[in-house]
Amino acid sequence: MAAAIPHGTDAVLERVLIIGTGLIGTSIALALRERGIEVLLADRDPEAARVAADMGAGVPAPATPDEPADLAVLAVPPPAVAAALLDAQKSGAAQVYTDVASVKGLPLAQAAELGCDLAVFAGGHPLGGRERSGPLAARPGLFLGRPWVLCPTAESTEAVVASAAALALACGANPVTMDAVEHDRAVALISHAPHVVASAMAARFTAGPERALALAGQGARDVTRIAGGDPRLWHGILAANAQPVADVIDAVARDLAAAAAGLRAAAGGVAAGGAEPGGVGAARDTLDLLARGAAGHGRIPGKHGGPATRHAVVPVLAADRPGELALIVQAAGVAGINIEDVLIEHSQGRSVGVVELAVAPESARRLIEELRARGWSVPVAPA
Ligand SMILES: NC(=O)c1ccc[n+]([C@@H]2O[C@H](COP(=O)([O-])OP(=O)(O)OC[C@H]3O[C@@H](n4cnc5c(N)ncnc54)[C@H](O)[C@@H]3O)[C@@H](O)[C@H]2O)c1
Ligand SMILES: O=C(O)C(=O)C[C@]1(C(=O)O)C=C[C@@H](O)C=C1
Repeated sequence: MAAAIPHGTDAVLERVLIIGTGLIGTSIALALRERGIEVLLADRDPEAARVAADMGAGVPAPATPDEPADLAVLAVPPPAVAAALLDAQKSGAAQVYTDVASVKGLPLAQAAELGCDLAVFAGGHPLGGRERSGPLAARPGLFLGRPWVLCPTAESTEAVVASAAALALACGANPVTMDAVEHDRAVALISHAPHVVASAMAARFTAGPERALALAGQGARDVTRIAGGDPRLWHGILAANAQPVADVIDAVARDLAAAAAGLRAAAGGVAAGGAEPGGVGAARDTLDLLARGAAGHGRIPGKHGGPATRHAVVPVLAADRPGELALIVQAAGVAGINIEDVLIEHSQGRSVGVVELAVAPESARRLIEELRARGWSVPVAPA
């Protein structure tokens, strides 16, 4: 069972060592620096550590630590975690150790096998990230409001867990504890299998005609965004969580095969000039998958991890000129309406785009009226 950790911990973080200054390590470092915490940076690639330091994420760690940091964060790929932990512990780098790997069970088993001191280790996994790698992609706000799973070992002391929780809180995330098995099954469902599905779809684009790809809109982009991630990093993640991911992919594959069969039958019916393309069964199977998809999507919690919310989306035709977006947002502000999300759809070769404002459903009508009163075209009928 996952357990929320109450806000605030007694742990004090004054000096944190980041080992692995890529996307996640540097994002954590930047968040810690914003809180005035001293950050030391280490990476097996000196250039990555230098770039992170140049970005203001901290200072390069000395080759041999003068005194142990309060906490060392292993922000390296999953297959590298155990060896990096052993090395850091051998050099007395820190009092407490945590990691951020996307899979928890295998790195922990490997660390135990290597003889790491697991009493001073509590694994972690921030559920925030991007499809880009390296320090230049880092953002201090990457983990704001996101869950950060802590997987203490059987030996981790309370003080060690409190330090790992303090790190999550310092990054603006919400720490929750889970055991490694539950965590790995959960992320197989909500992160690892979705990555494979996105890659399978995006792989279709390699053979697609350029004229077709030129038409790609937000749907294609949304479904395949994460497929842009580093294949080597993701291969390591998937290999370390192989069985749970394979189970989810199998279930997805069954749904896809049934959908293809249903659509093929429907196509056959149309070709034969049938009044009811493909028969009732095929149509019902496809509709059932779409309905289950909509229901599953509706179960994803809304922002700040609260219950799933459905926002109303208000589209505004916006001219492509400086300050336009600011004026639209200002109009919402004047009407006292909180904007939950903004999406900008550029229309190729035209000087207008569509700005989609996601707002609470009860605010939509007022926002539409406010925007129309100020001269914008809002192409929806107020609900
Ligand atoms: N990318 C994401 O969205 C995301 C989100 C949450 C957690 N994670 C996890 O965070 C970890 C880092 O991922 P990332 O996206 O920052 O990758 P990244 O490629 O941006 O950075 C990894 C860094 O680790 C360094 N490194 C590798 N082996 C090392 C070693 N033995 N010692 C020191 N440095 C070493 C690399 O040189 C690189 O700079 C992974 O375990 C990943 O599973 C990733
Ligand atoms: O948003 C993204 O780009 C991510 O891939 C982030 C994401 C995820 O699947 O949610 C990816 C891997 C991590 O282990 C945690 C977060």
